[in-house]
Amino acid sequence: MHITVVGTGYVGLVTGVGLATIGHRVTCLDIDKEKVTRLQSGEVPIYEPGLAELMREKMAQELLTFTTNAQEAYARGKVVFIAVGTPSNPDGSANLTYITQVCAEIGMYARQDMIVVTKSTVPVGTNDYIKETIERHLCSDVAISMASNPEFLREGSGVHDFFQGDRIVIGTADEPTAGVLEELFKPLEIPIFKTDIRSAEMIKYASNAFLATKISFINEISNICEKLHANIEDVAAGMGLDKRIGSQFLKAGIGYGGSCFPKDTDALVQIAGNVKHDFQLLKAVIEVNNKQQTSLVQKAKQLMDLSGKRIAMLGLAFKPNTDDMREAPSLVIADQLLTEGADVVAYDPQAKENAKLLLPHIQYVGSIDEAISEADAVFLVTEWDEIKQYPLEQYVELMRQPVIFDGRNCFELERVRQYALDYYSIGRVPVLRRQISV
Ligand SMILES: NC(=O)C1=CN([C@@H]2O[C@H](COP(=O)(O)OP(=O)(O)OC[C@H]3O[C@@H](n4cnc5c(N)ncnc54)[C@H](O)[C@@H]3O)[C@@H](O)[C@H]2O)C=CC1
Ligand SMILES: O=C(O)[C@H]1O[C@H](OP(=O)(O)OP(=O)(O)OC[C@H]2O[C@@H](n3ccc(=O)[nH]c3=O)[C@H](O)[C@@H]2O)[C@H](O)[C@@H](O)[C@@H]1O
Repeated sequence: MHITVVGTGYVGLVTGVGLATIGHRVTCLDIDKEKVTRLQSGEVPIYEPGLAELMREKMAQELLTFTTNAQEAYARGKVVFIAVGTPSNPDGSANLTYITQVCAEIGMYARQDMIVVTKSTVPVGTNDYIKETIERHLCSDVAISMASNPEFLREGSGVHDFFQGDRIVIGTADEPTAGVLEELFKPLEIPIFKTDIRSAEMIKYASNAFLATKISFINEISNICEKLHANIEDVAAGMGLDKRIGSQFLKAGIGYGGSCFPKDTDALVQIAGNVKHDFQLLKAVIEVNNKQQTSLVQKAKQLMDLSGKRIAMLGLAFKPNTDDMREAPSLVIADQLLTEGADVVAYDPQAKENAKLLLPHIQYVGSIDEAISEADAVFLVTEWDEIKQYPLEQYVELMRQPVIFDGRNCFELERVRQYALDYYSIGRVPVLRRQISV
């Protein structure tokens, strides 16, 4: 089947490469000329494990092409997947500017009956708006059929999630359209859930909001554990053994970040508000998360004067295995540290270049060794494997004061106790140098 994917960001690119891998002919369209030039030369502009190899293979087999030419791309695709960004407006609602532009272009260039599939996360009811907008711009006598197909991939494991997803949701009012999409996804052998368009749109927001709720819930429990000297890792493990609760998304830390949870929870509060529903629970989830992002520096401030101190930040991306800095907790932490007058030195294996644009006032170095040398304290912000595997004795060796504030519970307390470190983590008792056991 010939497919056009609009937008070559995290979602569009993984989708395009994935669909080519299961045998479809895919044209990926983007308005960003520089991005498309890089893609055409086989370079992946984002860090997403496993994506580059697969992309080059599919390009070589002529199953995957990249273009900025909308006319050509829309003329080719019988099925068009929209995967452009839907960022937040200042009031938290979803900004549909890119979606609207795409609708106008589809209307202008569609030359055959077309199935338009919305993969971007859009407020409930938006697919009606998309159809109307496309039809208003149509220049040919063609029929547009709509489907919602929300995306559930996680950054950093996008390729895995494309091929091993838990479900594919297809929302459409039109049975033949559902049939075409079922056939299109069939080689993936992933369970398909069919529903109406509005329910599909809501499934996406409700899923992200529920996962965000789990995280804020466990973070609140971790704050109480700290006060009562319980261990959040054991509490989460013990809870997670109950199949009704499940063990995933119970990792306490410095709050969720990324391009989606913060944006989609804000948008769902707005969506509810538009129908006069006050989504109190979700508002609390957001508030807890905002507070949690500041909790590590608050803890440090109670223990030391940060002014003039050399503070190392290890990890900047909003989670490991991505270079994405959107809404990363590191942005809040770095700002707080700078406000306290600290001298901040940061290391991240992949996110440095993106971070520089958002955090121009901190120093960047190329290794953990360099970051922690002569530091008065270290903040562990993103649990990259490299950071988790870094030898603890090096902190003792290289730092001026071996004090660690671990926002991601990277180490077992038993292990930390073997070193002359002051170690403060989330929802667990601190380990202090005077308690050294060896
Ligand atoms: N990033 C993620 O992990 C996930 C994102 N989503 C949703 O998917 C959508 C896309 O997200 P990302 O891939 O992260 O966005 P992104 O910002 O990384 O990429 C969007 C791309 O669309 C392009 N674009 C904008 N207007 C265009 C137009 N008129 N024609 C062609 N291309 C155009 C941009 O140049 C950009 O390359 C959003 O709605 C997001 O909420 C859903 C699940 C996962
Ligand atoms: O809509 C989206 O964009 C995507 O949002 C999330 O994916 P992603 O943001 O890539 O990453 P997650 O692994 O979900 O992590 C999000 C944030 O929550 C934090 N987190 C996650 C899990 C956990 O137990 N604790 C926790 O603090 C992470 O550190 C990170 O900051 C969802 O997991 C995807 O299903 C969804 O498609």
